[in-house]
Amino acid sequence: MNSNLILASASPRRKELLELLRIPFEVIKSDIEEIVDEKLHPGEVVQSLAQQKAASVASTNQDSFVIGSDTLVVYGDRMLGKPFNEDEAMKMLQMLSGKTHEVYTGVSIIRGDDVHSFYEKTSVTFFSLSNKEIADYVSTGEPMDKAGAYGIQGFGALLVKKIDGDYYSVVGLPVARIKRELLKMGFKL
Ligand SMILES: Cc1cn([C@H]2C[C@H](O)[C@@H](COP(=O)(O)OP(=O)(O)OP(=O)(O)O)O2)c(=O)[nH]c1=O
Repeated sequence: MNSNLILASASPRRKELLELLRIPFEVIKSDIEEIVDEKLHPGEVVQSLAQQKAASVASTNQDSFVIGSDTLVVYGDRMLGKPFNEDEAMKMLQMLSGKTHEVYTGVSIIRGDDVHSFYEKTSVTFFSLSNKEIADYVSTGEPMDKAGAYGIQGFGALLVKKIDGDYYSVVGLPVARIKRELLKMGFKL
């Protein structure tokens, strides 16, 4: 018998990426408050938030495989989540302009007492961006629900010079690695 799969996420992008597995799954939004402890390593932060998201849904779905995920952009010692407003989005993008930053995505898969967590790190280098280019991008509205104030899969594609690592992890779900972790946990694909 194959137990069912649940994605503990409100993100339409994560849903689209998990559909690449070509198996049915349910989406249940987790309702944790995302608090980032800046003293922790970013890998630990995203893994812990992913685990909290998965656990909040797994507690009432003990027989299911529940996937939680969290993405943060890290530049130097700054961890960037979603911008609070357009002004903050501008500032984040000005900071990332012409530089290389890291995107950390943590994943936690929980089934009953079995917990598998990991994170992926991808380096992303931006072209040098003029203030006009940044303002034009922010006016699309795209940055507002995204860590680091950009979406590589959208108009944000035009900001990116190169990446090193898993593209899908930047978008929010390292789906190839997830497939492998599910198999290790005994999920029948
Ligand atoms: C850097 C980057 C982030 N993002 C997104 C992925 C995540 O959805 C979002 C970071 O916020 P998260 O808090 O990781 O996720 P979420 O609030 O969107 O969804 P949920 O917690 O319910 O799973 O930024 C992109 O879509 N493209 C990008 O290039």
